[in-house]
Amino acid sequence: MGDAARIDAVVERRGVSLELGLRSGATTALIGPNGAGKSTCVQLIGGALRPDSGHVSIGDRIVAGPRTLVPAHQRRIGYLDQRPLLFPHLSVLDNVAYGPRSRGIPRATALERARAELAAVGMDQLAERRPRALSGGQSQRVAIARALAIDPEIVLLDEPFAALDAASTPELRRLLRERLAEVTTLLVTHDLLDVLALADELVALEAGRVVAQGSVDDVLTAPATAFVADFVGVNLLHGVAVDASALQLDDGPVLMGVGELPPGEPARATIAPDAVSLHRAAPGGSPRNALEGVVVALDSRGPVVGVGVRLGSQVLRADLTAASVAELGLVPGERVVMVVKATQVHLHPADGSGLAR
Ligand SMILES: Nc1ncnc2c1ncn2[C@@H]1O[C@H](COP(=O)(O)OP(=O)(O)OP(=O)(O)O)[C@@H](O)[C@H]1O
Repeated sequence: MGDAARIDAVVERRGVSLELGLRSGATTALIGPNGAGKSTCVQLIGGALRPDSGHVSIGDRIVAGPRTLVPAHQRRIGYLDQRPLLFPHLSVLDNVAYGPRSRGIPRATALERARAELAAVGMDQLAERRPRALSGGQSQRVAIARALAIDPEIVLLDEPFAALDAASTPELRRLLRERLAEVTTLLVTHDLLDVLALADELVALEAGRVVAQGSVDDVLTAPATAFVADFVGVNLLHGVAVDASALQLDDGPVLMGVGELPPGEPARATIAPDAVSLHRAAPGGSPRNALEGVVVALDSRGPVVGVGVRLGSQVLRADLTAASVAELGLVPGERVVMVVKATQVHLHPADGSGLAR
């Protein structure tokens, strides 16, 4: 199926210029560093912002352009953000029935629909409660019911779990996955687990531009930028292919890996930080990559220490135990030999699938 919504728009004062589509019936996750333009996308689709040039369309209707702005209440958009704003003076049931009611649906039908949506999120027993008598997780369930009760064309999820305690998140993720299965959804998140659990498509933004878009698998297995690689938690190194399975790193050594690279073309390697070991001297005789580098940073994350090693102009992260860092006496400025098996180095052509168009 085609796109249920598209943004081809420039918002000059925000330095944002976006071209992206939301595939019909799919969930598209939007990731990017702070200020990349994620909220701007949500606002363009939601009806809170007009582009300076280009347009935003939902279905075959243009809803925003330099001289057009279909207001939010005339778009069928379900919205879920960190803290659901429920009407405090209305019962849970009336909160959910409010959307269909304000779209002209008769009261009895709207209430019936609201009851069905509440049952689907396990909240039918609490339908008569006031919002202040709900936990954060229960309020989010009501917000899901409310978003879906209007038969939305698009659902916008803006970091829906960010304000919840970790214990309620997996159950809500499961519920959202079930309830959003056929619904066109845009999900803004900073969490890889949200992407893996909920999204079909992934769009990465940086500095107001789309830097990668495609299926979740394509974008995550061939990260186009350091931000995307860091989001996945793997190292991303750039270079030029020497042959099908060897990459000359920019200003650095040659890395052997697994892949089908076109020789002479720009390419990149991804390496999981825990696939890398560090040594004082090259271990002899094994068919491994043994590359000299310099320790530039140490960063402890619980029992694991992330060691940044500079190879030429790029920095690679190796995850070591605190004990091995101590044993090796690693400090910034130290020369080390970084070892990684070729089978743990994944090589991707720079113009491969999942990259920026
Ligand atoms: N109301 C506003 N007026 C002017 N500029 C804004 C406004 N909101 C955001 N911007 C700017 O627009 C750019 C995109 O911001 P946006 O809020 O869309 O990013 P984001 O990816 O959602 O960031 P975050 O993860 O921090 O929420 C940034 O440069 C930001 O400073």
